[in-house]
Amino acid sequence: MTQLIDGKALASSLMAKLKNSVAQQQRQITLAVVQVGDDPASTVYIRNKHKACEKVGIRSLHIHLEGDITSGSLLDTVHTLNSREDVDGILVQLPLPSGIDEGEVIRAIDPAKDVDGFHPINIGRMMLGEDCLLPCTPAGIIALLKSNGVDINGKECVVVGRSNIVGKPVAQLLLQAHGTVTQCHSRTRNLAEVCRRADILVAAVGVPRLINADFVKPGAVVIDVGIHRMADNTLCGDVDFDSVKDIVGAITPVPGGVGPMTIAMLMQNCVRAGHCGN
Ligand SMILES: Nc1nc(=O)c2c([nH]1)NC[C@@H]1CN(c3ccc(C(=O)N[C@@H](CCC(=O)O)C(=O)O)cc3)C=[N+]21
Repeated sequence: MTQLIDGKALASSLMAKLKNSVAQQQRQITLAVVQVGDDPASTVYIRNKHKACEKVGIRSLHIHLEGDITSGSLLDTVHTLNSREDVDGILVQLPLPSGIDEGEVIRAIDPAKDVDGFHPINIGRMMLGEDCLLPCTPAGIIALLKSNGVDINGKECVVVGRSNIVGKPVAQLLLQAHGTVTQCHSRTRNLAEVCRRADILVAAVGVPRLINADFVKPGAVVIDVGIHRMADNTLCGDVDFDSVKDIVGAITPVPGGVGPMTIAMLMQNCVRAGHCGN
């Protein structure tokens, strides 16, 4: 029987624990979410982040800027949030409108308040295996594997995708957990064949249902990071769930898999940034 890896359930239980630890603290923890423009997907994700803050007892600020703002005034906004003692975490929702240099904006965030774990300082610390704010989706994937009893040590791990926010860092965390890691991308030859080696397959490609029965080994653990809204308004992932479900040993659903864990890890990073008391 294929095991369904329930991200929603794990996220809820982690958030219940965080709620307790927040309740024991004297100081209010505050997350500032900066949105630029009106991308509808961003609006949905940001709403989910605010709801999560409410559940955990974190105060959330929504700083909504016009889509045609200059990068100078966005940087000013970030600098102001850096200097505010009542703000513990800063998240600038991506993607930013074209014309704004995302890297420059991320580098402007105080690394101690970088609850996305995207600042080069935090990425560098992660690479070195140091204690730091970890990127939320990769950290959520590792937490899902561990809590579902999936041992990473010595396993063949194949990551499809090499983005800075998921592919690269999740490969790094799997390596630190002693996996044998292969990173695939759009130039990889014989992608299906490489994927079939995987004991643990992480799909973070951004192509709806790319990963089908040809890409999985019987019994493999499949983590689907993709999230695509289809024409009929349903959500699907990078994995063709129905095609692989009777072959694999365990799989995350979309929705209800990696997405809720990303948000739970964001809450954990906020609590952590708050404790460190900038
Ligand atoms: N600075 C920044 N940080 C991010 O963490 C960030 C970002 N920018 N830009 C966009 C991506 C995407 N992302 C998601 C978070 C939660 C769900 C999520 O909760 N998904 C639900 C379904 C949500 C729905 O119904 O649409 C699920 O999979 O069950 C999805 C996607 C965070 N991102």
